[in-house]
Amino acid sequence: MSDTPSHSTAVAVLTAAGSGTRLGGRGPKALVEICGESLLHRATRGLLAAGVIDHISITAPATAVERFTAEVADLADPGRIGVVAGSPASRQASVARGLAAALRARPDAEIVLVHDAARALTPPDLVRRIVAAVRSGHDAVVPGLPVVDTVKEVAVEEAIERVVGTPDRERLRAVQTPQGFSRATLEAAHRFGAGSADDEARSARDDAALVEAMGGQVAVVAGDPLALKVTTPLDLALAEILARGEREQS
Ligand SMILES: Nc1ccn([C@@H]2O[C@H](COP(=O)(O)OP(=O)(O)OP(=O)(O)O)[C@@H](O)[C@H]2O)c(=O)n1
Ligand SMILES: C[C@](O)(CO)[C@H](O)COP(=O)(O)O
Repeated sequence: MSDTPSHSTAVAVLTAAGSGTRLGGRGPKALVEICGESLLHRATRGLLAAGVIDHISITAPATAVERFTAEVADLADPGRIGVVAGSPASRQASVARGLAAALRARPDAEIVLVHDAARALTPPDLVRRIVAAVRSGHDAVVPGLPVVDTVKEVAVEEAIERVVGTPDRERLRAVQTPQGFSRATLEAAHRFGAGSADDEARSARDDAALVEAMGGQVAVVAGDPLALKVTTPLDLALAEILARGEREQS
């Protein structure tokens, strides 16, 4: 636990450099639209709407930095949002680049959120909950939801998957973003894990895993089903329905 003052500057790294292979992979996934708005625009708008983020650093595919900059230009002054080239190697490597850019833009930052553009429908209230939890003294905070399926651990033996265990579902959480950190903790975690960032297979699945690996504590707060990650065509169809429902209500 650390003491992060209530007026402390908070920045966000918004990861958007992925290619969307599982979605079908025609161009950057962050530019795919739900209800006529790109995932990137929607996710950036959600972070800003929370009213607690001072600067957003977006990771884009290296060939799309200008395109991504134009995509979010209507949302805030140029100084409030920066776009940098992420890494094709792994999400972890992209976050490291986004983090460096965010801290160059706001050297006074004391809180850093890491968020997936693919979780475009994330309610602003969840963003506020994460920042509040870091402000209250937690060095690393993730949103989590109970797991509804029974999860099996498997091992591959002679090309056949065999079950080797059934973890107690009550003790499992499906973890989302935004994940929030004290600046010192996230910087230390990325330094600790830097050796595996360029190897997708060995890289960390999320930023909290880097904190865990260096022996840090990670707190879980209630997640939100609307923070679902658009990964497959089914997720995209669901996100479209949810966004349409929201538009009809407003
Ligand atoms: N090298 C990478 C890989 C992923 N991401 C970002 O990390 C988030 C989570 O990744 P995921 O949803 O898996 O996106 P993709 O990597 O695009 O999907 P896929 O694995 O299907 O290609 C996304 O917002 C994605 O843009 C990133 O910035 N850099
Ligand atoms: C960070 C994350 O969204 C937490 O659930 C997830 O680990 C990203 O995984 P992906 O395979 O890179 O989409």
